[in-house]
Amino acid sequence: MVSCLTKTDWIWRMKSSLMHLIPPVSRDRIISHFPKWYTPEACLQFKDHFHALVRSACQQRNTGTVGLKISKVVVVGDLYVGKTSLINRFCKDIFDRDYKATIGVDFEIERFEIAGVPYNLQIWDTAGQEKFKCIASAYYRGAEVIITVFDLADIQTLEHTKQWLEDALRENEPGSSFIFLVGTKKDLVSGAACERTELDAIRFANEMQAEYWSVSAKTGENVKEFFSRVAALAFEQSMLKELEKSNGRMAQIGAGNLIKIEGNSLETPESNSQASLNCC
Ligand SMILES: Nc1nc2c(ncn2[C@@H]2O[C@H](COP(=O)(O)OP(=O)(O)OP(=O)(O)O)[C@@H](O)[C@H]2O)c(=O)[nH]1
Repeated sequence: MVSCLTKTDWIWRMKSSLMHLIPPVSRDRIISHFPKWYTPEACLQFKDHFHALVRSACQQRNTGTVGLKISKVVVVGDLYVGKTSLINRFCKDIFDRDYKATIGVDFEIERFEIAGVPYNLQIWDTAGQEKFKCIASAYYRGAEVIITVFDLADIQTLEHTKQWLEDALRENEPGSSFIFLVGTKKDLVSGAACERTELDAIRFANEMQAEYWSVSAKTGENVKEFFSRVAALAFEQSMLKELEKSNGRMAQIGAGNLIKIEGNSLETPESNSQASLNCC
C-alpha cells in the first residue's frame, strides 16, 4: 500500500508518540512570548513577538525536526568568574559558596516548550583554568550560542572575554552563533562602580556583536530571564533554518516514495512569498 503521509505528518506522529514517554516541562520553562532583552544598548534583536513565519509554523504544527532537536550552548570565560554557578542556578536552582574548579567540560540538558513546541538546550560548562583549555576547546564546535562570562567584581576578567570569544568563534562557522556577554556576581557590586563596569561591558558587547546581561547566581537575579532569552533566540533561529530547508523541497524517503513537504508553508498573510527568512 502506498503511504499518503506527508513528512510533516510523519514527524508530528513520531513526536506525539515520544511525548507520552516524557514528563511535561516545568511551568517556568514554557515560553509563549518573546523574552525581553536586558538593555537596549547591547541587544541582539528588538522585538516582542516570534517571527510571523515561526508563529504560523508552530500553530500549524509544521515544525519539522525542531521539537526533537538539541541546540548547543557553550559557556566560556576565566576561571572563578562563576560559569558553573550560573548554570547550576538555572538548571538545578542551587548555589554553592565553595569553589570547585571545572575539570575539562561538563554539560546539562534543559527542556523548554516554546510557542507550544518542545525544545532543548544542551549547556556546556567549560573549564576556565589554562591547563584544561585544550580539552575544553575541543567542545566549542557546533555552538549555536556562545556565552562569554566575566566577573563584575573583577574588571580584568572582562578584558579577557574577547580572547575567549575569539577561541570559540575559531571553531564555528562565521555568523552561525548568537553571542552573549554576561557579567556575574551582580550581588557583589553596586553604585557608581557597578555603573562604570556595566558601561565598559556594554562597549565590549557592541564590539563583540554580543547581547549584554548582568546576573547573580547567588540571588538568582536575571538568571531565568537570561536563559529564556537564549532559548527563544536559538529556537527561532532553528525554526527559520528548518523552514528555509523545507520550503518547496521534495524529499526522497525510504525506497523511493516521493513525499512533498507543503510548498507554501512559508507563506503567511504577513510574509508574502518573498519574505526573507533572515529578516526579523
Ligand atoms: N557572591 C557571588 N559569588 C558567586 C557568584 N557566582 C559564583 N560565585 C562564587 O565564585 C566562585 C567561582 O564560581 P564557579 O562557578 O565555580 O566559577 P567557574 O567560572 O565555573 O570556575 P572554573 O570552573 O574554574 O572555570 C565560587 O566560590 C562561587 O560560589 C555570584 O553570583 N555571587
